[in-house]
Amino acid sequence: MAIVVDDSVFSPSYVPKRLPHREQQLQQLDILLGNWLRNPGHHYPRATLLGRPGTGKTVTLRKLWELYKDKTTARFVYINGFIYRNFTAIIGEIARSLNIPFPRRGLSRDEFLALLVEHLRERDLYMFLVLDDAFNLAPDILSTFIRLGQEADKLGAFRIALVIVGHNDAVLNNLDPSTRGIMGKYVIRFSPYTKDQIFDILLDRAKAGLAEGSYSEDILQMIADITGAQTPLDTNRGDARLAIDILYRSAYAAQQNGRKHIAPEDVRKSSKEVLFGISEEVLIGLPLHEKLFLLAIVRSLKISHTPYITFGDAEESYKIVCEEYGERPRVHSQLWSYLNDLREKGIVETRQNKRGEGVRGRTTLISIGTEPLDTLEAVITKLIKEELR
Ligand SMILES: Nc1ncnc2c1ncn2[C@@H]1O[C@H](COP(=O)(O)OP(=O)(O)OP(=O)(O)O)[C@@H](O)[C@H]1O
Repeated sequence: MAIVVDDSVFSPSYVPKRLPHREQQLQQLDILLGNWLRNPGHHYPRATLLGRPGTGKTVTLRKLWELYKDKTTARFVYINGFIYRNFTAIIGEIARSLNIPFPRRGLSRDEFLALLVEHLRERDLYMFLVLDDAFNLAPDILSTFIRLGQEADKLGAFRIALVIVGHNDAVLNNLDPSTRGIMGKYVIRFSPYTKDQIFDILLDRAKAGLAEGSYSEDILQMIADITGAQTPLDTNRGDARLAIDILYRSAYAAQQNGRKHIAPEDVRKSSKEVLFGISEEVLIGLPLHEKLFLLAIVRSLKISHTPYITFGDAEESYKIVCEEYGERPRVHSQLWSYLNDLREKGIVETRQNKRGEGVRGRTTLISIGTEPLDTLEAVITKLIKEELR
């Protein structure tokens, strides 16, 4: 039986039914653009969406369009700045999207613009223009399209609504001050997704695209732990695209192996394909007993076949590992500081067990999500043996 029951749910163009944790941004966009979309022509709406990759900027825009596409006379024109970088390519793509005949070359910039203006006016067209990944565009090109929207006299109406999408403020700061002034204060920010937010996004995706029972919430949690930000200010993580990609790869890996369920090891292998795994250099630098504790965690995870083990499991396993290597175990509090260090170095992930199933109080759960356990065990064992030789 297939685990992936609907591939389209994992494609970049998929727009999910709801966008958890982006309700506010969607509403802000609606406030800025909704009136114009319902009844275009009376003013020039514009917005800038800022946030690091995978924070939902594009999908929120697509959602807004989905809400309005049957209620508006405007057309959606989406320009990806990675693909269309120079002026001629962009204006050519706009013309193609609007289905208007246009020469490919041979005109000056001003002539091209005049021709576009003429078509918009003559054909009574309105366009909702999105310049995605706009930091790829030279500031003068960006300025040209920002200013175009103001030309109500030439256009015969305010025929353009403009959204610029970038990763940070540089996309606006690089503009000359007067053009920046046109974009004004209409900035909508997309912060990196936290672990819990990524979990919610993954759960929706899994329900829509994977067979029931093929994944556990712990598996989704495990992926959320390695991709989600610790706090909304943690800009190294928080990319929903990466999380969804790891889920998709894990599902396929399990399916190709003829299994019905995604296993923790599928996640580790898949995440290693897209992240970098754990480098040996980082492991070499760990004190001997931190290495022994890590080996204990690895072994405990291997035996359990579950995404998480408890701190207690790791401690028990550590005692056995110490015995094996003839070392005297370090005390409980020292193990906590090892665990903190391993977490700060990104080698393990930890979370609190809030469910308290059969456990009194809060238990710390430990997982390893970015490196297959066999390779990790082999490297640590080798390092420990070298150190004790
Ligand atoms: N809140 C959300 N709910 C459901 N899916 C989401 C959400 N946010 C992002 N996604 C999904 O994550 C992926 C990346 O999102 P999106 O393309 O919108 O990111 P982006 O911010 O535009 O990134 P980039 O700057 O790289 O273009 C998409 O598959 C999108 O559907």
